[in-house]
Amino acid sequence: MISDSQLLRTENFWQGNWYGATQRFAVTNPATGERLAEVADATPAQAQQAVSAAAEAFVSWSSLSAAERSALLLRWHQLLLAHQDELALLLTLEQGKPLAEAKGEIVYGASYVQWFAEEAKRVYGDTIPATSADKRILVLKQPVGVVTAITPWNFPNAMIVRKAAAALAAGCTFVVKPAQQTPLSALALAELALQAGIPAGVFNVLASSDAQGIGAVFTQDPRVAKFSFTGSTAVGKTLLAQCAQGVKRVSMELGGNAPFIVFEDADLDAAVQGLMASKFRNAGQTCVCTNRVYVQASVAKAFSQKVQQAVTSLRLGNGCDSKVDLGPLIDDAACRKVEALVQDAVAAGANLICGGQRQSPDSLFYLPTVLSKVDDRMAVAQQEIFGPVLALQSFDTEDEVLARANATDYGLAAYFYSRDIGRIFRVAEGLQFGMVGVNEGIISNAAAPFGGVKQSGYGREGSKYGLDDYLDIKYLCLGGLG
Ligand SMILES: NC(=O)c1ccc[n+]([C@@H]2O[C@H](COP(=O)([O-])OP(=O)(O)OC[C@H]3O[C@@H](n4cnc5c(N)ncnc54)[C@H](O)[C@@H]3O)[C@@H](O)[C@H]2O)c1
Ligand SMILES: O=C[C@H](O)CS(=O)(=O)O
Repeated sequence: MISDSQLLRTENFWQGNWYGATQRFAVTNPATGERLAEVADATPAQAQQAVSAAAEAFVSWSSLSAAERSALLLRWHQLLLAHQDELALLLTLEQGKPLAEAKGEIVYGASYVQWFAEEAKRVYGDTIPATSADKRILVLKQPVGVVTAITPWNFPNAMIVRKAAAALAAGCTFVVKPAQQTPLSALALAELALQAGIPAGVFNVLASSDAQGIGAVFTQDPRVAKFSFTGSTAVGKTLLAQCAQGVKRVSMELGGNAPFIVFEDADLDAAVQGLMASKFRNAGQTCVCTNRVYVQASVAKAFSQKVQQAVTSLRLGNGCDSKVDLGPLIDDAACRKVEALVQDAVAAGANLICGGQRQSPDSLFYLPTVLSKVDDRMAVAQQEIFGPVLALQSFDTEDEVLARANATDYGLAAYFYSRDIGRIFRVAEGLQFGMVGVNEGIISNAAAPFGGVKQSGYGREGSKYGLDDYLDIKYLCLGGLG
């Protein structure tokens, strides 16, 4: 039972303390509709208090040595792994993904904490040959200061720690508003940060139904140095504009429209396996899910038959059932969006091979769906589906499919399968995306720079580049040394 969980927290956390609110909002299980908890509904005034706590804590936190910050992050990492099962259960109950995926998310999120605990000790500066003998040029890297963040519901643990770990490692302090649908995972992270000994005011969490009000504080409070957002491109644009007023540092991890290209020289079985992983993870609710499938005409029929066989074997149900592959969508609005995209595609001439409706009229379970004879003019090929719908198209030539794959405002992830080394380099270099999977459908990991181009945002999370988003470069010119 969730009420037995030691990590079930329903009050907000800042300055090392838990705070209630005059209002509360309900958190429900998308698989059952069951009310899981009533969470304190943070206000903009409380967001300002949390920013004050972060600003106060920044002085001491940034003064710690990198080794001291690293040790505290590693303790947090250990606690995340020690509580993996409990964290995963909270995550599945509030978000819906199968428990196995939720456990994977906890390990994935914790890997960023471990990664940046190590990177904290590698924030290097420079000495640069001066233009005259009486001068010395030094370059320092210093933490930007207070970081605020807003994160989505689809990875309620990993999207927070992927930011917080880098921010804290750099010496910044951090205040996050999780998605209203999934606050419990975020508040559990705060509990474990507290247990890890991370000082008061360094890591702060405010759950709220007033996203706009909290967002106004996070993007416009003059004490905030940087704002980091993960979510839809539409909301990202709004928040980016709000940050412009104070010329804040910004990272944007936004929407995607990933092409998945299967060339005739591909290993078709490997391509099917990669497509299933990329398309149906989290019931298709990830920013890097395959959104468009392009199969070279000469292998289109064989590939489509293999895909249909794989999709019809998927099991849809409550994520707490270990036999389930796909959980529910997050809410009714998400279901209605997917229904509209499928109906629009069929009306425009696509073939519905399987699925195409909810498991039952009022449920949030949407059947795994395959559409064929899709074309690029359809909304299902132009919009982020964010559901378990696989849209098949065919193509003839490499140049044609590269042009079609790039014909989108998004630029997050892309995938293709080929065993021709010349083609691999031509296509990998020609795809206008931040991340490209070559003969691989799952590409996210802490060692790699995660992020997009075009309207999928900017900044990178993870990798040796991930700290740059939280550091300022300072140039020292030492004169009079002649
Ligand atoms: N690029 C990435 O790393 C990445 C990762 C996960 C999800 N996403 C994207 O996120 C989207 C799905 O998540 P979502 O539905 O939660 O996205 P969303 O943009 O609707 O919401 C994201 C967050 O923004 C908040 N928010 C919404 N409107 C706001 C406003 N006006 N002011 C302040 N905050 C506001 C929400 O409460 C939530 O916490 C998809 O587009 C997906 O591609 C991107
Ligand atoms: O939804 C977006 C996440 O970033 C997906 S991943 O787990 O990082 O690949």
